[in-house]
Amino acid sequence: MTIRVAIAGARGRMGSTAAAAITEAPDMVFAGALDYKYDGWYINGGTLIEQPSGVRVYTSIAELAEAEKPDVLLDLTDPEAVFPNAQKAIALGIRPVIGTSGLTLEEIDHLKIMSEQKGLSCILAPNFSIGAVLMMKFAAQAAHYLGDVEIIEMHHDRKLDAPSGTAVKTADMISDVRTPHLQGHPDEQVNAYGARGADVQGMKIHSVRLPGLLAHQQVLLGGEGELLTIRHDSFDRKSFMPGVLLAVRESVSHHQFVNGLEQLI
Ligand SMILES: NC(=O)C1=CN([C@@H]2O[C@H](COP(=O)(O)OP(=O)(O)OC[C@H]3O[C@@H](n4cnc5c(N)ncnc54)[C@H](OP(=O)(O)O)[C@@H]3O)[C@@H](O)[C@H]2O)C=CC1
Ligand SMILES: O=C(O)C1=N[C@H](C(=O)O)C[C@H](O)C1
Repeated sequence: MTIRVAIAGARGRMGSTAAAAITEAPDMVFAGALDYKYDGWYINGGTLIEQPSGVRVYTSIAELAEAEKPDVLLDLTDPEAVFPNAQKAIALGIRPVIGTSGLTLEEIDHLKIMSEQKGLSCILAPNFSIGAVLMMKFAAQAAHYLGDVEIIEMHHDRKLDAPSGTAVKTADMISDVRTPHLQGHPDEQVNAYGARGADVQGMKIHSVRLPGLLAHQQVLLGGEGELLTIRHDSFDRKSFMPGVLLAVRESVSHHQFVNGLEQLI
């Protein structure tokens, strides 16, 4: 079976890398681009053009669905666009594969209900890199023994959302295995706003944004007289592509909501 993949965000850094990977995959076709502008334009070899050659751009997912019959919508957009895109995709019978970060817990729950009512897969992958998924799994495994955890995530300075989807997912996976408890000094005094990072599931997440970075994370697990550091680095967006192709392939054989690539590897 050839899987027809539409991409929302195909002009972007991640979307254009994914478009190239899908175009090269023998069992997939890049079937259409969903955008909020450039309706009726085309994407050809990564370039946006007006001439009818390559993959057509649509601003309406209903029109895209009608004309291109995609099996999957790969979403690599932004925190504002991803939820409405996924809702509309499920309603139209198109399986969302979501890489975009920034969905709220309520939005995730809503998509889970929609996907399960429709019996249509919806895959949410906060990080497509296999190495990053292993880093999250190892961190959760280690937190069973070393329950005091802080996370430092570091990204390029064009990133819109903080904390990263990966850091939030890591905290979620750790909170599933550790006994909730207060970390740090109970009378801690914060003298500069944000100095202690964001509190997610009782763990601090510190977000660094700098040019030169791409996507990096350290999970620090402290114990009496010791520190375990688990670190992952993505130096190139190609690191995400095996996971993108895996999620697209898995999406057509699943019929439910999948939260995290770790469920699939
Ligand atoms: N799961 C994973 O492994 C990874 C996830 N990501 C996530 O992917 C997302 C995109 O990241 P990145 O590629 O760096 O960001 P970019 O800003 O480079 O790309 C996003 C693209 O989406 C476009 N866009 C915005 N709104 C819409 C919309 N409503 N419909 C269609 N397209 C839209 C933007 O257009 P314009 O610029 O004109 O606004 C832009 O071209 C982020 O949420 C990021 O966190 C990134 C890397 C890996
Ligand atoms: O914006 C990015 O670049 C990335 N976003 C994802 C996230 O928020 O975790 C995945 C990866 O870290 C790259």
